[in-house]
Amino acid sequence: MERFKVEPGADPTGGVGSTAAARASELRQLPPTSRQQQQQGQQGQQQQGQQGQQGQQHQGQQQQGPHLLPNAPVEVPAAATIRHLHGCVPRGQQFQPSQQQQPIELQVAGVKFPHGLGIRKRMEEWLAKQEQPLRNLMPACDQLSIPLIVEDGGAGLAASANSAVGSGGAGPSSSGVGSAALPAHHQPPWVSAFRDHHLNPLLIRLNLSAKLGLTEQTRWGVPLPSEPVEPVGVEVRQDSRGRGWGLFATQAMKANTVICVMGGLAMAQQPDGVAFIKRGFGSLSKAVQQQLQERVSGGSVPPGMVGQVCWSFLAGSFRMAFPAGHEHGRAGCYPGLVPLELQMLGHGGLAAYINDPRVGAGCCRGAAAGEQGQQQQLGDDDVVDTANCLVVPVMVRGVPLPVLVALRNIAAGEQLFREYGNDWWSSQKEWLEALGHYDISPDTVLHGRR
Ligand SMILES: C[S@@+](CC[C@H](N)C(=O)[O-])C[C@H]1O[C@@H](n2cnc3c(N)ncnc32)[C@H](O)[C@@H]1O
Repeated sequence: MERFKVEPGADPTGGVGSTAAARASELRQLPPTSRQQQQQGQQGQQQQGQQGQQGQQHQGQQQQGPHLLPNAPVEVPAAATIRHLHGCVPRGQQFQPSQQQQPIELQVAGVKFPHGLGIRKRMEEWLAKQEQPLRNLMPACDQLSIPLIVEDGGAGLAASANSAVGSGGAGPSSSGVGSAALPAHHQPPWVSAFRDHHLNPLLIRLNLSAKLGLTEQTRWGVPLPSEPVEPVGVEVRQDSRGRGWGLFATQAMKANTVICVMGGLAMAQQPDGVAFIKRGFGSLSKAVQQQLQERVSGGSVPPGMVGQVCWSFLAGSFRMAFPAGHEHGRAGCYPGLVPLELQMLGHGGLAAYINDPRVGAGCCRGAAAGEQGQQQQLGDDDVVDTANCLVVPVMVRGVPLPVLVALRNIAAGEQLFREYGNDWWSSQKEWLEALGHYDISPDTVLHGRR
């Protein structure tokens, strides 16, 4: 979108300031953006001079605002980069920035962080704070941490309001009994889930470090992968209770399994997320706008309204507060960082197919079905689905990643469900009603007519 700055030589490994100079060689371990991966080998030599210069320029910009405060205005990420109108983007249709477009500052495990969020700086600061070189930092204990979760020496968990959320490295050896435990009604969803489901933070950190390739000690210092960490042992199938398509396990998964990292484009919760929805359609390429027009053609939505009604529903569908629970994000899960959300539309992977367990949301049969439709859905059978997985925020070397974890043992054949949260349902409610008014089903907007 127009608000992205063109920074042709920007380099997440460059721009190392004097404070971090001592870590210069390790900073070269930071993952390159996908554009840089493309360019490596071809233009690496030629760009070195430019990168040094632009890195300094970038650092200068950061020095003006060393800490991003909640609600600080940040750049609006571009919907213009979308090629495929679903949250699960087939390989090959992912956004590949051209030389003129460089909206992504850092990409880790399929999560794209645009300039303006300050994530690269957090990573650099985290690295500069370590007293040991990366290769000596045990990934599960020293490089990864789960905000607000500390372990009391193996006997249980405590929610801490002042755990080392920004620093990483809150491992069993470094943590004690959580202090200043948050009252239950203030606890973000993952904190209660750790208690209610007896999740084991160490196992989650171990599982994630393996998924990120940080296994034996010779690999502890390798760069984080930029490529998505996709779920294995899953398939996309039609949901039988009106939720459209869903993601199903084809093999058993144990509780605490890290299923994947939710891929997508990270953005600031309020300013960017809302701007993406309100103005995103206009910034799509004509061809992609046409895709959506064709999906819903034949219905009663006036063509000029597709960009409002259908796009807003679609972009809202693949929006996820990150960490889940808006209100808690604001309470300072990531001190110094704006509360984030993830936009999977056009940027995500298989996890974008994961449905919410609630039945009778009046969603896929169209809001036009009204109350009656909802009650029919509720009475369809007696089985009550519940969430069997949860998005847990994990700080990896200072970078916040949305990690999908199994809450309990999941059997082969079960559908994966995660709670979208009341905020998500209320923000979609009116758009669902608007779709119903125009006799368009959510499924048609998501996939076209079949
Ligand atoms: C992230 S997508 C999930 C994949 C989607 N079911 C599909 O077919 O592509 C979110 C959308 O799925 C549908 N959905 C998810 N959970 C649902 C539920 N519990 N009831 C009805 N629809 C649901 C809604 O259309 C929602 O906007």
